[in-house]
Amino acid sequence: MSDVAAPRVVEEEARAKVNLALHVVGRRADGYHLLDTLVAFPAVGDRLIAAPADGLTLTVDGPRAGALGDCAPEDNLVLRAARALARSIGIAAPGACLRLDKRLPVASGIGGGSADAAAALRALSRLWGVASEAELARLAEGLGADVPMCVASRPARARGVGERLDPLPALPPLGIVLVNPGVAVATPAVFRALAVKDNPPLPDPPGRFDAAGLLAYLAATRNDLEAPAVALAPVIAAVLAVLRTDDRCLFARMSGSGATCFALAESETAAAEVAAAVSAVHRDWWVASAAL
Ligand SMILES: C[C@](O)(CO)[C@H](O)COP(=O)(O)OP(=O)(O)OC[C@H]1O[C@@H](n2ccc(N)nc2=O)[C@H](O)[C@@H]1O
Ligand SMILES: Nc1ncnc2c1ncn2[C@@H]1O[C@H](COP(=O)(O)OP(=O)(O)OP(=O)(O)O)[C@@H](O)[C@H]1O
Repeated sequence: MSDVAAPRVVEEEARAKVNLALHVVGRRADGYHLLDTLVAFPAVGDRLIAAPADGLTLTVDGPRAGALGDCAPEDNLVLRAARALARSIGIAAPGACLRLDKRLPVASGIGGGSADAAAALRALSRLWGVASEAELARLAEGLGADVPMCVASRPARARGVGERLDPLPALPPLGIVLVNPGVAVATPAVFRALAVKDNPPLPDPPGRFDAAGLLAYLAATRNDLEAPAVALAPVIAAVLAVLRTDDRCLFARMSGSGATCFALAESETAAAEVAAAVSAVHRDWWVASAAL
């Protein structure tokens, strides 16, 4: 009997990236904006499944697959990540059958494409054989500003354009609600509409966060992209108003360049209650909740 190992199927979560705070602190020579941001990765996201195969293929399904209509499969960040990894570890004819279960709204400030690319790097380095952590970080950076933080998928403070990562202490056991009103917001347009590009950095986070400490910390921070995004997509103000008038929401803000907004609640259960209440009134909004 041959001792050939059975083909493995690997699965990776591609969690949403939530910018709890986002300060724009300057500009790089190439025009990219320098950021100082606190990111969290609640258990809401896409799923990537990879199986051994001859040749590299991607199918996209799930409730948000249609939103990728104008993005050709070969331009999907999942395949771009796969090809970059194959090149870097010297696989001339890479083989994998990839399936993306697309659940996160597209172009919505929660880094869905970046999370998918990061999940592809993690899944394929399990399937094909390891690339070093440093190599994965280098590949991630080449795929997009948010991809390095999504590879780790852990709370972090990110600086530069996102590549300088410092882990954060564990976040307190709060709940989080994510709400997207169904309007895609283009990141470059929001950065262009930002009036002041050299704002003060984040205050240094404390060595440990309890709930009250995190809320007090966030109250002293901003998302500098919120005002320009609201100017481009006024419905974002309506989302924030819904969240800020719900007594169960302890804090609400927009993530990234929008239009997704988040609110923090006392527990995962309280967050689920808020999510149900928002969905009941705004049936066409995308709403999700999880532990922070
Ligand atoms: C704003 C954030 O969501 C914060 O996490 C991200 O930095 C955005 O990252 P992203 O969507 O992956 O953005 P990319 O696809 O890399 O960039 C889209 C475009 O937005 C602008 N852009 C993006 C990131 C950045 N730090 N400065 C910029 O000026 C650039 O015009 C860039 O060409
Ligand atoms: N797997 C993917 N998922 C989503 N978008 C993808 C993917 N692959 C390529 N794209 C392209 O990337 C663009 C940005 O999508 P994404 O959902 O990552 O934006 P985002 O949520 O605004 O990200 P960020 O928070 O980093 O600004 C889309 O318009 C789409 O054409």
